[in-house]
Amino acid sequence: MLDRAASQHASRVMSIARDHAHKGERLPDAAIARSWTRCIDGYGLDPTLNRRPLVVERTMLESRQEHLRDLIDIARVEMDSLYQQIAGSGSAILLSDADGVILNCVTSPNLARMFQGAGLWLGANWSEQHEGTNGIGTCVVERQPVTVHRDEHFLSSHIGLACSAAPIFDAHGKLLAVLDASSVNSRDSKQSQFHALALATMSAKTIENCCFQRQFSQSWVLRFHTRPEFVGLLSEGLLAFDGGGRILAGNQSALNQFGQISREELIQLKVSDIFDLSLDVLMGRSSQQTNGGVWPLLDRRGHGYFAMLRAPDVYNVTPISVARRTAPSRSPLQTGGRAAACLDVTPPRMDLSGLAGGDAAMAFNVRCAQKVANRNVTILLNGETGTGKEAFAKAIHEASDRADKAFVAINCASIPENLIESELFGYKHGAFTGARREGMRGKILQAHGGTLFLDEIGDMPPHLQTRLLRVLEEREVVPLGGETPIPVDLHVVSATHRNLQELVAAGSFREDLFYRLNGLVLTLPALRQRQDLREVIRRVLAAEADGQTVRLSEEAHAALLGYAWPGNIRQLRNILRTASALCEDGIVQLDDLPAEIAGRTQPAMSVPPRLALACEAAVPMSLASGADIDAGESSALLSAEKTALLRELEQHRWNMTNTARDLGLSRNTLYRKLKKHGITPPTLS
Ligand SMILES: Nc1ncnc2c1ncn2[C@@H]1O[C@H](COP(=O)(O)OP(=O)(O)OP(=O)(O)O)[C@@H](O)[C@H]1O
Repeated sequence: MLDRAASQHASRVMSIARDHAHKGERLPDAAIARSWTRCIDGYGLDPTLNRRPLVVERTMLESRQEHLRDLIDIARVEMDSLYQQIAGSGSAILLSDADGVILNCVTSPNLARMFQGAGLWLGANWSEQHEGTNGIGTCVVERQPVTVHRDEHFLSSHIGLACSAAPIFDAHGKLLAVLDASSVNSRDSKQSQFHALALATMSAKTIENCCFQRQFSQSWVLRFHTRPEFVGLLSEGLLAFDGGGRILAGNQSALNQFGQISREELIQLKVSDIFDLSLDVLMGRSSQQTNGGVWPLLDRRGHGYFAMLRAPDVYNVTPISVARRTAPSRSPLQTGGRAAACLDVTPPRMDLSGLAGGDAAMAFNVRCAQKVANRNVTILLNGETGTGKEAFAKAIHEASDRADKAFVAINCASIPENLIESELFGYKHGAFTGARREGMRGKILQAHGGTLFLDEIGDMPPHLQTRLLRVLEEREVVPLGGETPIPVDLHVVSATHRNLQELVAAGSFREDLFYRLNGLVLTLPALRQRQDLREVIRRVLAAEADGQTVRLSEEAHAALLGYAWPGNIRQLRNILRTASALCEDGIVQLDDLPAEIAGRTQPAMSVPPRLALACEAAVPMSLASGADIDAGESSALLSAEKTALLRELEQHRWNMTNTARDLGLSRNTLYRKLKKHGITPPTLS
């Protein structure tokens, strides 16, 4: 039976919509009035309808998400930031497609059930035709930002909601998506929703501008405004054009600033038809801005603008220091920290969302990790060497409530078997010959309250697996030589590049420990599998260029994109660091890259330039790539590798970190190689 409030709402809606008045009351908001009329006359809806929104099938949802994958990736950061800004009001931030189907949602885990109950969840269709007047659906039809507050909803079943939604358009003015901030059972007034609406509108604009820049990353993009301080901000005009000066697209602000010109007319023009300067002169300006912000230019009507020009991506990698200089200064109020997200030259962010980059598999990993970061769930990270497992573990720690406590990492492959026990569990004074007088707190106790990262867990010796399992089960540790257990509170994240299940099957890894460690298993993609390789290259170069302006030649960029990256991000970092140091005039050419990447033919034992410079020795390729030598490889190759390893180790006085860094290997890989060649560090023999 319809409750009283619902039936009163229904009769009020009908009388206002039909007679445009109800007890002298009129709807102040014209968009809501239009929507109510559409609901009755257009869709034949009945305000007393009480039903949950239609939810599209999972495969349909996935295909809709796939269709807008780039936009969803770009929007993710903005949605997180919008959520942080209005989190206190118990809201969810939703992203729908142009049909009103929700494709992504950010809210607190505590509120998820409530939003799901209200139908504000993935796959739900909030089009006006189905759900009557509502934030998402009405925004889709009105193509402008709207707030639909409580009893402005058409259906009685939605009058607990307060929604503020803003449209996101593509570069050609087509509606792509709607960004919406919604709350359920909100007691706030409509006025207080204006704040949410303003923030949602700014976020939608930021996403729109970022999508524009991403879509035209291979073209020239002019960013301009009549006021210099607005270039680089949300209201800037964007104009994309090709190498011949033909205009490909302009955003709404560009159209507004040019006055009486339609989109269709705009894309018939060349950039020199609008601005009073030749294409050569304009393109020449793209390098000037790195030395001094925006520059003035006139259009053919004599109107003045200020502009920045972004060259096609392939040629243009600017370090963050330069990006900061070129972006006009702005107050925190103006940007709300959002313009930075729009610049595509930021060096890699090593927090969880930053690590996701624009890759779907990483984004999935990040979402899962965020959900369990504060639950007592052990996490096992799989992935090839150098894929960023330790960086990911650290980011999980920093995203958790344990962030202000220790993050302690121990590498089970790099510590000799006889030392792992004391390193991990610690020892009491006099526990064994050579023990320190004062004893030692092991890594487990050092991590108390924080996170213990067990790297290369597959290399943990069997008898220590049993002790570790006991610590994890009983949450207490007994140091060597001690008797009293000490309670310990840990979040355990472990990592391996090996297949633990195979090790279990082979009997070298305890099955019960395996199940204890794999509460959540995440596989970090190899660099060659990442969808955002282009972006990772750009950002890592920006970080490794050490404050210089460094660009990639077209050939060098293509070679980096085509390479298989066996050593993953670590290898990429090392190679770009070397290349940016070697390159002339700030442009990395093919010759600045190692032979195996540049595709230069080389003799079987030739040397990457960096290693050749370092030791003048014939270091096999596998050393630099981080790959292990196959069993079938020649003994000449093996012995060359051993000689090169020994020489490097001697040069670095057996400092493993420095040796690994200079060889471009991870410490794990270096230790594996030592093991394979039977090389034992002198101090440990
Ligand atoms: N998303 C990223 N962007 C830029 N650099 C990254 C990223 N992820 C990791 N790195 C860097 O790549 C290098 C390798 O990362 P990390 O040591 O975390 O890899 P790993 O998978 O733990 O390697 P291993 O298995 O060899 O221990 C580090 O220098 C790290 O800072």
